[in-house]
Amino acid sequence: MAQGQIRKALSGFYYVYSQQKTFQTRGRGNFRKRQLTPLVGDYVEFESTNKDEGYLLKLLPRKNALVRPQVVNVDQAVVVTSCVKPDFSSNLLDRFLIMLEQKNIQPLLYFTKGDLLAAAAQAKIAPIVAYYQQLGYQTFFDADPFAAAQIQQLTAQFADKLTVFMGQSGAGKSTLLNHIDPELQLKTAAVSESLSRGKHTTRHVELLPLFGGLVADTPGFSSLELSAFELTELPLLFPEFVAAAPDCRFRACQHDQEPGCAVKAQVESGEILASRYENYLQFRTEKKAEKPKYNGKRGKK
Ligand SMILES: Nc1nc2c(ncn2[C@@H]2O[C@H](COP(=O)(O)OP(=O)(O)OP(=O)(O)O)[C@@H](O)[C@H]2O)c(=O)[nH]1
Ligand SMILES: [Zn+2]
Repeated sequence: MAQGQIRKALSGFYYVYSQQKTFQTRGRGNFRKRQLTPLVGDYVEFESTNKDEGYLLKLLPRKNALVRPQVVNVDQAVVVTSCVKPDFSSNLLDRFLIMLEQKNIQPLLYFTKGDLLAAAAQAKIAPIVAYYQQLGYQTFFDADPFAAAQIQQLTAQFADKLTVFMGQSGAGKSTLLNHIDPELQLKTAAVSESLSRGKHTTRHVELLPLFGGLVADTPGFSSLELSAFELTELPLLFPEFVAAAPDCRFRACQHDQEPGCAVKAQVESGEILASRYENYLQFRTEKKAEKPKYNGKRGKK
């Protein structure tokens, strides 16, 4: 029996990388019976007599799982955010960040289309970027978004980690990945507009060894529903709220209507970015409006 990691799944085969080799394996029937789907990124136990015929025996516990791209055991995510076209959205960015915080995935913030920004717009976004940087998120914000130096700074972060790319449609994920590895030749919007089939033809995620780490070759929008956690967990997904919370009057302060709230005080003083707090309140409202999960009993109408 050997251990390895699934780097690709295709047509019922799982390609397991183990000791510098790739083994083509299948799931034993017991995976299907137990409704366990092995996913790219899974650490597995398997047996094989040669590289083309092997069987998965067991999935080892997962650290986390993403839906799009469908990859598990992710260490970090490059959140590709455009400054314009589509316009910068702090709400969308914060949504990505709390989803990643919740899954224990380190976000790296990569801002695109800085080259299309007028000076006034650039001056507006720069302090926002600086704010996220000061929170502890590494940011990439260059007037030349794909300058070699910045790409190098990014790829220097890949060693020993599993990295995925995510962001809004049109943000520039494929463009960025193509700069990182020109061999990927991912179709970008400008190219796909001329193709009748569009760019969203099926691609299978594959983990590529790049810059000493693994990179998922298919970027995704990922699922940004807030249902994966409890309402009371939401304030814990904002690092600056966590830092301020010990000074709130109430230990379980939700930083909403409570008196003596240190988070609100810091929003008023400008220490906490107003948009972060507005987005927090909006996510809170959204979470409260979620239908309670089905618990086996029918609630009274
Ligand atoms: N000027 C400029 N154009 C960019 C930049 N980044 C991406 N683009 C262009 O924006 C368009 C969309 O880029 P893509 O890389 O296809 O975006 P994507 O995030 O992969 O989009 P989806 O596949 O729809 O999710 C393309 O025409 C790119 O050439 C940038 O930093 N500056
Ligand atoms: Zn508070």
